[in-house]
Amino acid sequence: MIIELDCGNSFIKWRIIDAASQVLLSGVVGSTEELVRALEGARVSHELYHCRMVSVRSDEETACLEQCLAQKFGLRVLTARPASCLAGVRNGYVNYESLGLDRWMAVIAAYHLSAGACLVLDLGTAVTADFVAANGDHKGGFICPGLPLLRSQLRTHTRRIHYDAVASNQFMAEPLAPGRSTAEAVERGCALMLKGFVRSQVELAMAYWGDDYEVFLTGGDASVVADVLPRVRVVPDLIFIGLAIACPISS
Ligand SMILES: Nc1ncnc2c1ncn2[C@@H]1O[C@H](COP(=O)(O)OP(=O)(O)OP(=O)(O)O)[C@@H](O)[C@H]1O
Ligand SMILES: CC(C)(CO)[C@@H](O)C(=O)NCCC(=O)O
Ligand SMILES: [K+]
Repeated sequence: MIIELDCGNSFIKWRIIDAASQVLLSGVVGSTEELVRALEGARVSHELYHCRMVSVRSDEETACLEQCLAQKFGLRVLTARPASCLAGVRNGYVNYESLGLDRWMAVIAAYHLSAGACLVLDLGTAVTADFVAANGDHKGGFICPGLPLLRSQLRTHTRRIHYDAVASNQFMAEPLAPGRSTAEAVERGCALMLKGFVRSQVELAMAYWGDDYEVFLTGGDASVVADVLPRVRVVPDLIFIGLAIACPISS
């Protein structure tokens, strides 16, 4: 069995797959301790041999997590590393090491799946857009705050914006109607910002490639913008698909 870890800024997404890449177990945790508990549970029914991980956390935090997995489970963790070129994609950053590894994994996966030009959108703590041309040239991308950051900035920097944490999709029945409470106004306002952001990415992709490209959408808040993206491919495990290409495990 292979353990796969996508260590984002707010959450760690984990899953266990078999040699045929079938997903046996998966989950989302908020801390290393929670991850250890989840894997201790999984170990009861699955033998944990291999582990691969992509992390956007600091080198220290990432090393700490690796050590913890080695100690508790005897795992040697393969970690995704920056590269200037991988699986036919050329990293477009001036300093290729600076490109977030989650973005790099998503771009590798999208190009693998499309074999053509693609726009890759990831809606997590931050929102990112990346552009890959049909020849594999990554042109770079854009980063902006994601829904959790937009909300918390408003809460933190205003005196009177406060409302109970509630399922935000409760406000999305009529997403375009002006909000009639603080919660509605903020939730719909932030969702509209992200919809506007992704629309502008589509405009740019069309300016580059006309209709000859694919849009890939991933991340915890993908559903917030999916309706403004015609012919989008929603791929929740896009980063894991890239991770398997970056860190192959021969069995
Ligand atoms: N099962 C879930 N657990 C946690 N968050 C979820 C879940 N499903 C959807 N979300 C939403 O996903 C968002 C977090 O996105 P995601 O998990 O993709 O990224 P992240 O780990 O926070 O950060 P990063 O972008 O660095 O990967 C939150 O706004 C949250 O509301
Ligand atoms: C932008 C995030 C936070 C998105 O998860 C991550 O990809 C990251 O930390 N990137 C490093 C900066 C960059 O990609 O330019
Ligand atoms: K992510």
